[in-house]
Amino acid sequence: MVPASPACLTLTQVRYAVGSARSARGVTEILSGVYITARRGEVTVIIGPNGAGKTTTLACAQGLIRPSAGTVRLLGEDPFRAGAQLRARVGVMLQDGGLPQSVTPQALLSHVARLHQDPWPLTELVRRLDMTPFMRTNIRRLSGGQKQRVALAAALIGRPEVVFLDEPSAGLDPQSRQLVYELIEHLRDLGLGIILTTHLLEEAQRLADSVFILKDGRVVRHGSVAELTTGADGSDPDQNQPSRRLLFISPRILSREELADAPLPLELDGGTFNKAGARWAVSGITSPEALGQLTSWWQQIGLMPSEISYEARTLEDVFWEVSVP
Ligand SMILES: Nc1ncnc2c1ncn2[C@@H]1O[C@H](COP(=O)(O)OP(=O)(O)OP(=O)(O)O)[C@@H](O)[C@H]1O
Repeated sequence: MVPASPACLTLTQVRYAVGSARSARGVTEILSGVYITARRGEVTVIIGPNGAGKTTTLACAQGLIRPSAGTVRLLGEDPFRAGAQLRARVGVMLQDGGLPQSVTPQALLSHVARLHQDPWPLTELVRRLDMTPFMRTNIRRLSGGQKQRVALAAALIGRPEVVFLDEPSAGLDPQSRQLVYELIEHLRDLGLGIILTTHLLEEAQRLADSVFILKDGRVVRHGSVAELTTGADGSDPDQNQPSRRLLFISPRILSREELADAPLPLELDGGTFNKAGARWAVSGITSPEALGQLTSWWQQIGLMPSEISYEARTLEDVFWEVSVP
């Protein structure tokens, strides 16, 4: 087994409450014992529905707010108490950028680079994020997607060891999104710890080494994408989800007469797939009995599928299972 790379961020039993017992509204607990481990050389993705507590979790992780209980360790230190030395090792890209408006990306990024001892060469970041066309335009005039790339470059230029990316591809067109994904993969290969929040589950599925799903201020699932989608994270594998379809390949065309004489007893999404070598998809296989009905049907019409499989579950399927009350 490959040994796990060292943790760069751990949250243990983190609670965060607002309000006061004496006020009319009382105390509201926003985080109720959140745990997260993020490692160097890995992309750790935090997902969850609106209001799940992602932003609050990141604020605790970055030391912007102090948890009511629990422990946070960022590069081995308590980020709430740590000083400028720790901040220099951490990059943060905020959702709305927080960029100054009346300077150019060239001026801003050169300035930020000068604040760091060993900055990333600006030309390389500009090339990787395809920013040349707008480096000398005032930030105020840039499109949302262009500002987003400037904010990402600003978070990275100091060569951080850990970087927090809050919805890094929000508002980007597919081409720019691809550039951002490639850059994130490059950062991972360089050994950075990347902590990313996103509402795009395809993005999470593509980039994540490890996923934490938050709901109502708690971690409801965590694991690699493979662990979560196969149930190997210890959750109910839910192999019989009605949404999972059984796929099979019929080596021959089934005639209209055959199908009329022996109709499939289940809902079969097959009409347009009735070609030799075509993939048929059957939904509704939720029990061994239903599977038996399908194999009996194959037997009845003398069909031996050349391939049988289940449609792979995605992170989106897992997300819906845990998000829907
Ligand atoms: N200071 C605060 N006072 C009261 N409620 C708060 C405070 N901060 C956050 N909340 C509430 O806590 C919950 C979690 O908020 P948070 O912003 O962490 O969620 P999120 O998962 O980032 O949501 P989104 O996906 O919408 O950005 C929300 O219901 C929010 O309204």
